[in-house]
Amino acid sequence: MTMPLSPDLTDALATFVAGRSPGHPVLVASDFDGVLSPLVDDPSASAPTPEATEALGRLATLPASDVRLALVSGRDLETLATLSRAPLGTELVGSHGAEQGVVVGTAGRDDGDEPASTTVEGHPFALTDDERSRLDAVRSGLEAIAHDAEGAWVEDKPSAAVLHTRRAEPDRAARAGDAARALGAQHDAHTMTGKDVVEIAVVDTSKGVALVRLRDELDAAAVLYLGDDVTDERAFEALSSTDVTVKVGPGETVARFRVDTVEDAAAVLAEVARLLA
Ligand SMILES: O=P(O)(O)OC[C@H]1O[C@H](O[C@H]2O[C@H](CO)[C@@H](O)[C@H](O)[C@H]2O)[C@H](O)[C@@H](O)[C@@H]1O
Repeated sequence: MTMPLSPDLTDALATFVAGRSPGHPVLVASDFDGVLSPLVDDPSASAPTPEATEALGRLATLPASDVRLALVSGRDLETLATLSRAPLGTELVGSHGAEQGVVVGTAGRDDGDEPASTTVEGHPFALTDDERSRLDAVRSGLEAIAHDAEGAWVEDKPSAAVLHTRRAEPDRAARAGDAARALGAQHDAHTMTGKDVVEIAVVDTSKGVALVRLRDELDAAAVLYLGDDVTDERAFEALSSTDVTVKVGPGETVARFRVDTVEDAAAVLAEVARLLA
């Protein structure tokens, strides 16, 4: 069920939108899993809610001089583009900031028989030989850990490997998570703990670094960012008090505002689209 937005958040969104000026659009940015898309056991089955898709679509039709749209995710860029079905012109930040691109083409969206396809123009991304060999070692180590924890499995990304424990029994999941974090330290890698995941990356980045970079590239007047996970705290921390930060769901946060559900998150995006129309 969608709850009405709090008066404080509604006021903050109105102030946010009013802050745009010629050459300085507002930047509306969101996390994907747990914000636009409900969390599910199988990450390949994630999909944005119809309300989120509708709100993103409306934002994307507004003049780029007023608003720019971005998804900032731990997903790798290609998977983010495919699953999010982000509209044309959306800036995509993948792998927690290691990858970046923009949606330059969409096809097959209105034809039920055709798979949807999204074309992304991205900045080139490549690992060094040292990073590649450390990633191979991390991946093998995580595979061994997952093998000993029934229900756990490993997701591959261009710059990281991720141990998923959502389907493992809680004690086993906790032990596997501890072993994964120890593995990350052993390989001098960057370990991030998220919702039933431990991600070990060989590239040092964060959603905060990526979001500030994007804000500067776009000369944005202010940023709205919605996130649900521990890794989103880096984005909330990197923004300023004039930006609007929204935590989705429970858990400690430094965000200025909180909403409860993915439906409420879509309502925030819809309200921004309404204010800008
Ligand atoms: O930054 P995000 O867009 O929130 O991506 C974070 C991670 O999302 C995926 O894992 C999470 O969602 C899965 C599907 O709902 C769920 O099964 C898993 O437990 C969640 O942690 C994705 O698989 C990771 O690679 C992303 O880093």
